Amino acid sequence: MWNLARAAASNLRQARRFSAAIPGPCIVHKRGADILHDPWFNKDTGFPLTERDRLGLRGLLPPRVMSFEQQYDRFMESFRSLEKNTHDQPDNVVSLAKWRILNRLHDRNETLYYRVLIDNIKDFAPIIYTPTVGLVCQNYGGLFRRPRGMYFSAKDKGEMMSMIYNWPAEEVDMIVLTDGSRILGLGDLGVQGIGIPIGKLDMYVAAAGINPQKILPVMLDVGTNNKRLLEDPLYLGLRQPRLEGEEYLSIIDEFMEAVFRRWPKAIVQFEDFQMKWAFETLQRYRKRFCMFNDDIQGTAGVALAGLLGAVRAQGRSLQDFVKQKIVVVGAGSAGIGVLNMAKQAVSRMTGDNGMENHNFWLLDKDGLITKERKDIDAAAAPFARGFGPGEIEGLREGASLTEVVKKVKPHVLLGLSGVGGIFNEEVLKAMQESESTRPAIFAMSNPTMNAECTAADAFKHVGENVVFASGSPFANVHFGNGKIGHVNQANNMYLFPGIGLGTLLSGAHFISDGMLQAAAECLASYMTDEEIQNGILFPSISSIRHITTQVGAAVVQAAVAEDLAEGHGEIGPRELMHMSKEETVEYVARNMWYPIYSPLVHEK
Ligand SMILES: NC(=O)c1ccc[n+]([C@@H]2O[C@H](COP(=O)([O-])OP(=O)(O)OC[C@H]3O[C@@H](n4cnc5c(N)ncnc54)[C@H](O)[C@@H]3O)[C@@H](O)[C@H]2O)c1
Ligand SMILES: O=C(O)C[C@H](O)C(=O)O
Ligand SMILES: [Mg+2]
Repeated sequence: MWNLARAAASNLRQARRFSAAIPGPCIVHKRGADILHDPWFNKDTGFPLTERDRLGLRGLLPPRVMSFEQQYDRFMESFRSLEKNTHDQPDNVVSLAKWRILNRLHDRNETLYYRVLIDNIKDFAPIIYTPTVGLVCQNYGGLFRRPRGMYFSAKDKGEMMSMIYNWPAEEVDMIVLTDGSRILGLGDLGVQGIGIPIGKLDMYVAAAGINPQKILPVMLDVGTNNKRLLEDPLYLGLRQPRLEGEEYLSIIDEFMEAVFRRWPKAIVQFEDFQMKWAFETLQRYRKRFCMFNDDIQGTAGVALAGLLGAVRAQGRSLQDFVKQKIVVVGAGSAGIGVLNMAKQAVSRMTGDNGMENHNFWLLDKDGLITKERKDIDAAAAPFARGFGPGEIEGLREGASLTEVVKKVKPHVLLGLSGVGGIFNEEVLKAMQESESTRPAIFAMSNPTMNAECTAADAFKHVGENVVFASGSPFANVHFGNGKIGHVNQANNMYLFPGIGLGTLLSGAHFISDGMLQAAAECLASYMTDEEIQNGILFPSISSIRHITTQVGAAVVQAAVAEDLAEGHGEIGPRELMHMSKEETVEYVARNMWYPIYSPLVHEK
């Protein structure tokens, strides 16, 4: 009975989805075959006869007009039969085959592509985003068919201001930029890293409803230090070592100037830059341009939300966060970003700005970072442990992860090292001595192979009461006693779309700490106590549009509160200021693009 009711409700939802709002017209400056070859406008067999006449399409398509729903079902059927036909093939082969079928649709018909992506985000995010996107980047030379986004190379110096006008769209809202130097945990992939901006922007469309005609993935190719790629005859990037120092910065400077000259209201997300440039560029541009670094700032907010969730999971009050012992493995852009934000949260809770980091331990490839570390990185220095009173005895410079976990007995073990399996059996078993009633393991490195441990190992070696989150998706773990261990995906995808959307709709010219904090707090408070008690710290990816709407609204409100909001489109700063929380959420939701075929109107 219950199932019948659920099926009926689902059918109704299905019917509504396809007959939703009546779309406004869309101006197109081309006709005939040019439209069929443009994925922004193409509807394939979905062009109604009247439109075929108006746009010079009659005879260029088979006569039968298919509805959007029929096209959708047809695609899903091919996808499901691909799944069936490849079930005995190796995982990588299947993943790439799935990516190819989605990519072909992306290249042909964006409206249909984004609709299937939005409706099936749980199944498709692992293909267009982590982990498969990593595999795609690694195999980019062989997979490349058509370009997507823009490529600026070191050879384009002096030309970027004119090159930027080669992009066909008049308006661009969101740009994701990489130099390919640290792609997920896969290292320097040079020009092949373009897959990351493409995947991130797909998430912008799917989660934040950014119009796909207003997104721009960008690769800044300044060379690569990856020897294998430099020797690969199929490598598509510059065959030279990476530019360094001022030469490198002058290329990024020129790109940023060009972008903001053409699109002064755009937002640029820096993605997967190696640590030194991630921090340097963030500092260099964040007050000058509307930009943020997702690996530093987006990740930090998501991790903080997870850390606060881990406190609630123990049945403790949020204020107890200040007492949580946290071991962070990986002192790169992500690990340091997380600690900086966690430290700010502790300062806010205690009102003590100059506090020492009594409860954070940071390790990198050389082990525990202490004040004895030679040539310590400036960003890591504030988190180096001392040896005075209050310190745990016997923890020397460079202590191993197992030693640190055994001595500290942390509440949380958080990995952003890029090293797969580093939370091995010994380390995880040491976590059984954690002072927490619900020890938390966050294996946040991507893609799956680089996760610090698997979900199954975390539950097996630490215990069934563990709270687990990973950067790439894992399936829930069945304990065999009817109980399951919930797996969370602690990925910056829960924040960057809302940070970008909220910033855009606020019209802020830069992204303040307050806006980022509001985003993190919104995510942290999204889950109910019951969910948290069950070890569910993050929403299901199926509700990513909903959470992104809330995060976007929180960012708009923070921009308004700080007097940074200058408005967007017809909505001015005064109107934003007078919006209630609910009205702001409604404003954000109203501005999210949703894929439906619009009537095309030709204009010369
Ligand atoms: N889940 C997410 O949302 C998310 C967000 C950002 C980054 N990440 C992942 O985090 C990882 C690191 O990203 P990053 O930008 O900080 O990279 P990074 O290169 O800046 O830093 C990596 C750090 O790991 C340390 N490290 C290397 N080997 C180690 C070892 N054996 N033991 C301990 N530490 C070791 C390095 O010394 C360095 O400090 C990547 O795999 C990336 O995919 C995940
Ligand atoms: O890309 C992701 O999945 C998250 C993050 O930005 C990363 O670099 O790993
Ligand atoms: Mg990243």
